[in-house]
Amino acid sequence: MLLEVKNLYKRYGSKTVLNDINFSADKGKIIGLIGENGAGKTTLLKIISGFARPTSGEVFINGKEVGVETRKYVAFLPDSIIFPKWMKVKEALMFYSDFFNDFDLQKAEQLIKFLNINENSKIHDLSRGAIEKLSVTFLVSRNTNLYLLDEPFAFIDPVSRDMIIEIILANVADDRTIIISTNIISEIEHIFDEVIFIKDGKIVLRDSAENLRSKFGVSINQFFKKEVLG
Ligand SMILES: Nc1ncnc2c1ncn2[C@@H]1O[C@H](COP(=O)(O)OP(=O)(O)OP(=O)(O)O)[C@@H](O)[C@H]1O
Repeated sequence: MLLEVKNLYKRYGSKTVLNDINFSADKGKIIGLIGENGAGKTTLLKIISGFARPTSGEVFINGKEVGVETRKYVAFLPDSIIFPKWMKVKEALMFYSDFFNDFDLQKAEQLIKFLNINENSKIHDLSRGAIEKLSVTFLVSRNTNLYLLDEPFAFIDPVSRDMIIEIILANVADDRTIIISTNIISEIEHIFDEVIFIKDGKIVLRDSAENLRSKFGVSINQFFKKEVLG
């Protein structure tokens, strides 16, 4: 099993943000992590990627407890801009290729050219959509096991959204696992193999996309709106 999350809790003071989360993920799956703002998606992805610590519980990636060592198995796209204000595209490329042994510089350069992004641009001067596409390019140019994307579509138009989905599907090998957190469901649900619905820090349902559609005869988006949000 690539990823195992066991009895995971995260509390901030008296507030329980993740409440007994349990799930595992196989290789080669695209998983939608679906929940409203504040449901706990970011916190869960940060813990899996090793950037936050749980209050209790365990996370294993490739059988190893999450920590500095497991970071090489995980590529994480946070929900905010990750590049410093002064950084140019070409400087980010150098940084990534120095920092990650698994970074495919040639692939990243080709994708950036394809996206018509100038390597001499300051990243913060680009449009929000271009920055998101660039961030996804950096993510998929890593050759690793688990790709975590936190709300990659939050600030962008539908055309950019489709392009981002294409970049992900075309560049992440089929035997890798992708978890995408989102509350924009309808335009992306067709790529999900499985979905995890999270509400108030709890998993309320986890199933294959196929099962959900055939059991309930509705789209994942409709199911979420009706059955989960109620
Ligand atoms: N450092 C922190 N201190 C206190 N509370 C926090 C902290 N980080 C997150 N929270 C709270 O934890 C809850 C879950 O937040 P989280 O960001 O994980 O949710 P989310 O599902 O990703 O939502 P969003 O889509 O808005 O990012 C929220 O109520 C948030 O206010």
